[in-house]
Amino acid sequence: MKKISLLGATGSVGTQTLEVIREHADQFSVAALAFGQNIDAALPIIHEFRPRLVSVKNKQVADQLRIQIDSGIKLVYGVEGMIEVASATDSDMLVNAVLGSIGLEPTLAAIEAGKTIGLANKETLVTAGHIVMQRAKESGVSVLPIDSEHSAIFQSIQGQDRSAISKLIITASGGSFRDLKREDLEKVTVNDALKHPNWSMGAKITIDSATMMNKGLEVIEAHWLFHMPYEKIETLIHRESIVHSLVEYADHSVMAQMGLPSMLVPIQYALSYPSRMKSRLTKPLHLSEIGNLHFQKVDTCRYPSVSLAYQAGKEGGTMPTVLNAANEVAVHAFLKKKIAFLDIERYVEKALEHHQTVHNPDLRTIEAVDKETRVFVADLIN
Ligand SMILES: NC(=O)C1=CN([C@@H]2O[C@H](COP(=O)(O)OP(=O)(O)OC[C@H]3O[C@@H](n4cnc5c(N)ncnc54)[C@H](OP(=O)(O)O)[C@@H]3O)[C@@H](O)[C@H]2O)C=CC1
Ligand SMILES: CC(=O)[C@@H](O)[C@H](O)COP(=O)(O)O
Ligand SMILES: [Mn+2]
Repeated sequence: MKKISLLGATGSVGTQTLEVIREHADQFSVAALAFGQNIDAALPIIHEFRPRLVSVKNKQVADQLRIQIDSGIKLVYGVEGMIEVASATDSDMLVNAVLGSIGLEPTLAAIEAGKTIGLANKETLVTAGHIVMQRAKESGVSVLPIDSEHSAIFQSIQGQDRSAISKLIITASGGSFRDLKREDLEKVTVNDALKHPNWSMGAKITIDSATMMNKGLEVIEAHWLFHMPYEKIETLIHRESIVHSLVEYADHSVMAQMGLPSMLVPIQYALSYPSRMKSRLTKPLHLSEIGNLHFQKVDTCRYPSVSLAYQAGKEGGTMPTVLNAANEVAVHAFLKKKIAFLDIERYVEKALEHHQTVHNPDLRTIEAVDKETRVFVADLIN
């Protein structure tokens, strides 16, 4: 029985992780879980999966939840609470599906505690990839990708000569506005932005997908996960989201992983790795029904977020931290209808221009820069 600690249990990836655990209840259980404030969604989860430990966003949510759950369940809160969940003594693996760079410290705690990491929370690697991967290496801990593109790359390098990889090609749907011209983006609404053509996901990543900052974040995520220089990471628009990413080798052979768009596949693969398990929850891919697959170069004038992410990633140091923090604040403001869609990348660009890179930053510097950037962008917005 593999015992899981799950961060972000009430979210899109979190609930799908629970679906996989439910389907394979003879193999997986939930030792501990964390969520933010959605008590209505959390209560049935807690009753069904009976974790020993639960963490919530803050004391107020903890006080509300306390009277509604079994008194035998330990209840904690805040980042400290997530750290306790991530490093719970009775769990074997952390699935990190919380939203944002708040997932960094719990990830580091889980690494220190020797837990295998299943990582959906890409912001953690964007903000401090050098620290996470170095500590994982030192502790002999595996960081298994859950993000679909990175799972595809991971699956495409199994059993291969990794020194012969010449290129990673990360596919992108193009997001909600892929059929609009740039000038049409001035007046798009939050509701329109939330209509992803292929995936049903949380609000923040759906907006990231529309700006294609999601692809930018994924380039940086791939850089750290696969130790690949930015010059060898490409992005490619693929409307159907069937080819989840590709790896080109020195002999020009290209390996890809395909499947109907469902996060259940990469989640299950991370949980069962290195084995593969049957899935009754997902459907087989019939290419004859799909008919055609389309691929198209990414136009970085149309999607400047991709260029901003490459620039920040290549600059390194604290620059990706700024990229991520500025983006988190700007996307939140867009979702709250305080700024327009195109303002998201404007604010990110301003934050990057304003920042003086600190090279090889330690954790404290990362956290300070993350905070400063959030204040900087919030001040611009207000
Ligand atoms: N959704 C997807 O298909 C994919 C997502 N990812 C990545 O996975 C991560 C999660 O995405 P997604 O599932 O879409 O996000 P959701 O918004 O659906 O879920 C976020 C989860 O994080 C919890 N949370 C938010 N803030 C806090 C906090 N301060 N303390 C504790 N918990 C908190 C939420 O709790 P609550 O709602 O209860 O407040 C919720 O459980 C992101 O990094 C995303 O980029 C990667 C690939 C695909
Ligand atoms: C499912 C997943 O991994 C998302 O990151 C998804 O890839 C978003 O789609 P885009 O390709 O539109 O960014
Ligand atoms: Mn992805």
